[in-house]
Amino acid sequence: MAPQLDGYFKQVDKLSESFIERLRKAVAIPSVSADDKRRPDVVKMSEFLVSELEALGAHVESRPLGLQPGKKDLHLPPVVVARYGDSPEKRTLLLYGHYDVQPAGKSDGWATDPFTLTVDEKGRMYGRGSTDDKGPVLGWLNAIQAHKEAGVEIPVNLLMCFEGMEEYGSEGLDDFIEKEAKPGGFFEKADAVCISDNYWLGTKKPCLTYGLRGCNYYSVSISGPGQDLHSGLFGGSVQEPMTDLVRVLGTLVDTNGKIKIPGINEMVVPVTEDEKSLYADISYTMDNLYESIGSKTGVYSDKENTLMARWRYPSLSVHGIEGVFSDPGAKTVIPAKVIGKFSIRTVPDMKSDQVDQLVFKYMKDEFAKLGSKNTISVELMHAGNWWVTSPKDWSFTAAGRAVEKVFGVKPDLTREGGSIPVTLTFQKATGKSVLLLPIGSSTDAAHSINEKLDRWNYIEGTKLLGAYLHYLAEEGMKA
Ligand SMILES: NCC(=O)N[C@@H](Cc1c[nH]cn1)C(=O)O
Ligand SMILES: [Zn+2]
Ligand SMILES: [Zn+2]
Repeated sequence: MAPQLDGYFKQVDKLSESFIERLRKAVAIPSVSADDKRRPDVVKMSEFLVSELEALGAHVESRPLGLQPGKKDLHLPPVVVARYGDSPEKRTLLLYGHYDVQPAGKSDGWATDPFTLTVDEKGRMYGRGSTDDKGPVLGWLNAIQAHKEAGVEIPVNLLMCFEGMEEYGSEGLDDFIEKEAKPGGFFEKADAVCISDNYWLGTKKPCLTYGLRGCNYYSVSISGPGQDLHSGLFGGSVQEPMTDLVRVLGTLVDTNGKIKIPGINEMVVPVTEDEKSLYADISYTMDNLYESIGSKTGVYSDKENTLMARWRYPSLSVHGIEGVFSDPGAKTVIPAKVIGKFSIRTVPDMKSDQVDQLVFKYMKDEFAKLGSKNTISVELMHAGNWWVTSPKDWSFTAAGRAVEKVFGVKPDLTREGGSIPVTLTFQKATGKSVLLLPIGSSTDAAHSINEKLDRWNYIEGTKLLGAYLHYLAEEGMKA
């Protein structure tokens, strides 16, 4: 295998500038799934993927998902499915990724335009979606192209599933996957599933990931006056929705991240001695955390508690408030209606529906304690399940060998605090191994301002994804 891989690696290096151009074109399409007005751009991004895949010789289909639930006349973006190779002699790998991105604006504090890929002298490639998840998705396309141009055969068949609503809870995708995994469906022949959509623990050592937290995302709306009011004319004489909202939001979680909603922490499986021992071997230091977050404001001072807080305990984050004054300057307004947004990252053995019921009851009880005449309504906006698997099967073995080949180290085995809602769906629907194989680093700032992917990660990551296909074929013969 080594000579073949060497040819492939050389071709990746040769094509590296064109791979960066491909990422530049993708980042320039502001495919923000959470913003209804950007939906045409999300669709445009799907079309970009279709044309890139067709140019590589893949069979590609753009599958509609229908209308978005709860929205009037707004269509969900299509799922791009593709097939590359269909040999009955080969194993088949199903790849999943997403082509939508989180919202971003220069006014949020970006140093550069978020939708213009900007590469600095250290090879840091800034742009929304560069690491989450356009870079990794294009990494798979790059791997196909480099194989083709190096004249190296890909030893597995590839199926692809690229969606455009992941950052909004993968609306509509569960049913699609379940249908396509059945006999006669597009994913029927999948022998394993691989997702590249998370991050290494640090900046140099790759990891293989075997667990994710889930995410239940809520909105809490408080309304009172019929319209926004002058605070000089009416302040003191009306009960203010914003005051009520910050008070209820303030009861959800304490400064050290302890969730105050009764019943939530009780659902979490206790840590076993076996599990505790896993953390010792993981290459991670508190400096890795400080580098990623850009400060020393962590809750814990040791790596074990820090990693457990990120991976195996739930967390509650307050994200924002809709309907409020948020510009610079001073505006003396009393907002008439405000909508707070918060989410809970869920872990084994939390049951999503039970979490919802506890949240709804708690918010209503806390609001009742205020004695306010305003009205409250709490809703679940979207939910995705947690997922944990065993990191010991043939696909993990293949990926571990690929990491050793490309990077010369054994990968860390990690869990991840973020969520990829369809991971569990793929596992249940196909009944096959699901592996998370990230290429981005802990400093990439996904979802944040100045998101980036390092050129080194993108190019070496493309080598890793391609090498994994070869070891997968080898391990598949033994499995
Ligand atoms: N790279 C994965 C990722 O960023 N996932 C999002 C998905 C999401 C959005 N709302 C709920 N889940 C995440 O925030 O973890
Ligand atoms: Zn992602
Ligand atoms: Zn994301």
